[in-house]
Amino acid sequence: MTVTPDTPLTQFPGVGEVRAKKLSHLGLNTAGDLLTYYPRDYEDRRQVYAIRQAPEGVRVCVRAMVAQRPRLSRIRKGLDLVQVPVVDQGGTLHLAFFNQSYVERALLPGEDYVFYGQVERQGNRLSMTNPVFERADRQDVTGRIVPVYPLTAGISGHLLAGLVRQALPCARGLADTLPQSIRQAHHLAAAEFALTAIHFPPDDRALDLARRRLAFEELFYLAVGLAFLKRRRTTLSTGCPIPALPVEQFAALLPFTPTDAQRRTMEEAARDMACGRPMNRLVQGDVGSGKTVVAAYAGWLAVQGGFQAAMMAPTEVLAEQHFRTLSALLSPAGVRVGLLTGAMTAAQKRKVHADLAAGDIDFVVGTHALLSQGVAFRRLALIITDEQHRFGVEQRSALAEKSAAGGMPSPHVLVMSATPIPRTLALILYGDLDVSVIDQLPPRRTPISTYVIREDKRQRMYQFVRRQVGEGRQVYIVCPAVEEDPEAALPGEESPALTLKAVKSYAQRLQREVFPDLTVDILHGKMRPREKDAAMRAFSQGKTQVLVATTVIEVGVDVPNATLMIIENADRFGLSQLHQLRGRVGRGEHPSFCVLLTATRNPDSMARLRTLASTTDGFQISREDLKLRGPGDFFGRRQHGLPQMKLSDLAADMPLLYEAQAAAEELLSRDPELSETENRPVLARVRRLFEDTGNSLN
Ligand SMILES: Nc1ncnc2c1ncn2[C@@H]1O[C@H](COP(=O)(O)OP(=O)(O)OP(=O)(O)O)[C@@H](O)[C@H]1O
Repeated sequence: MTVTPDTPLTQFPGVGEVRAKKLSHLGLNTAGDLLTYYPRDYEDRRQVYAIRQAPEGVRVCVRAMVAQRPRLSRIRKGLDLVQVPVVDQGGTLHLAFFNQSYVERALLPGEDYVFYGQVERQGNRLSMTNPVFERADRQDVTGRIVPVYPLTAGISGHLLAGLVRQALPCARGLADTLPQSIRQAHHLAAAEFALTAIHFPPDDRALDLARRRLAFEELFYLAVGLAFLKRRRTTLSTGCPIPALPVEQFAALLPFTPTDAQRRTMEEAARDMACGRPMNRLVQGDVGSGKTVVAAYAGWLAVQGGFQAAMMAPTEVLAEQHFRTLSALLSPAGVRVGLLTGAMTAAQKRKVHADLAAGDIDFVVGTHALLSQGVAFRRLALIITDEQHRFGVEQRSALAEKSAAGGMPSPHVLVMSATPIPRTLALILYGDLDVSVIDQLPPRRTPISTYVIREDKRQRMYQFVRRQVGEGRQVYIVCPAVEEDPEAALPGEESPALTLKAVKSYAQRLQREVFPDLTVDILHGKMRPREKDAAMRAFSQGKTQVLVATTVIEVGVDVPNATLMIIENADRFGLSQLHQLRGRVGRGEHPSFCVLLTATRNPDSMARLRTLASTTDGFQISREDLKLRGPGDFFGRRQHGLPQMKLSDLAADMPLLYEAQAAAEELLSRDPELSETENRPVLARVRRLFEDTGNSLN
């Protein structure tokens, strides 16, 4: 078979329809996909031991000869065992293979093999269970550094490595998309070498070279793409100066004293807005650090300066909450706060449109509805986006254009991010933004205690719910699904392990069978906006004691009296998402708790949940999350406008990132349109990279 990058995997020997489908779930459809399906780790199996020399209790390679014909026995139905002793000059090792009956024929007496597994000792007897093996004259899976790939059920690492090996020849003759000049200047290995060595590194040095080249490449294309976007964004660049008023004057409106971190961030924003250029600032703060106040201050400044401000929220629930908070805070100061969501009636919307156009609303909070056609502003000078990564850069600029349509210079932009992003990533993701970090929580918060529990503790958990409610507190229960699920079983009942708790049916049964005396309500994205608002309002006013919800409450929802967050099927959620959900409690003075329920036995999932239980530091959590999933998934693709990164650990590759950024800048200063022959492949690659991100570069 001649393999080209486009050869479909179905043409590979051993890949039938079923396997092809599973591979496709991993994003693997062609030989080319395999080349860039980088190992997530490596096992160093280079050292091959004699039996008596092999360290015990860790996985190692042992070379030995099969001493006799393997013996297959059936222990019970569904459980086979193959046993065979292997020997070398110094000793004997007893091998056992469970449910791998093929081994009986695969291991030939008198032949030498290398076995990779854990040597165990009982008295004088040495044994190894289920080792990986191959003939000693081969070196595919032993005696070398072996790649460890991210896998899925039905696709083994061994199979994947075999497929990659077959795909590798197509790396030969692949045109190198990195210009020669850049490769030379930055001492980067050639593409073919890098692609081969990243999968099957002959030694550590080759692996380092490969990784450096490929990570650089990713970061470089990313940097070039972002530079393109930035140029487009900054074509309109005079701002309108807004006089800075002292934070104290604003603080008088607040029911509390701002923290030092909030104050610093406010001052930074005020300085930006006063300076004549458009502000472009990211406010980062962990959950509950009090970002809303900063937004309120910036909005208040804009209005005091005679302008309008707009705040976009990712959900209606949140838009309404911000509307309530901002109205309460700013109306006494004469600021006219408005709300615009898709859920409002046509007549209501028309009224808001008219008020915005006439300048009768000073500060509008809304959802995507703010971007719709009928919306025009009189003097929009400030755009605040909450959770910017959910909007994408394009939408921010859509709003900016509305401001320009009113004859205004470029508006100031304040981006609030509740997802603590490692600095490196922030640097890329918000390439041209200045960053303020609110690195301090408001006083008198007690840390949230987090527990990972299984079904058997469910009844105790319900008792705990009762205790919290008894003390006057409120409880969230988050489920992954909305729909009625006839399978949904209550605790203790026979239930298929994977049954997802569905909001509606679960809430009904909780109300009926577990908490008949409490007020249980529901909140999910499929409810009508008015119902959602009513449910949220009832909860924030303390009328509901237990709120069963989907992740609509994930971001921003602020009810300080809620102290217990229960997350069903917690393994279904990403780490950062769990952190966000947990952040709905611990927002007041009372001790708060988060309970993660799971039925999973998957060690990776358990490790994630334990990470969460061990820290409440959002930055640390997002670093872990990033490591586990890559920034593409981290933000949900398409939403953040950033392509999937496969190799570079953005949290760790800081120096390389700077280098790649410098190279990108240098290249673009020489050839801004990337029109020179040598650079055209770069443009093509960058376009492809950004294709799926909602940030087309065409
Ligand atoms: N300086 C402060 N002192 C006391 N309470 C504060 C202070 N700043 C904010 N708060 C209160 O803390 C809670 C959290 O604030 P806010 O909703 O702004 O957090 P956030 O940063 O937006 O969090 P999230 O990212 O979770 O939405 C609110 O109830 C708010 O009133």
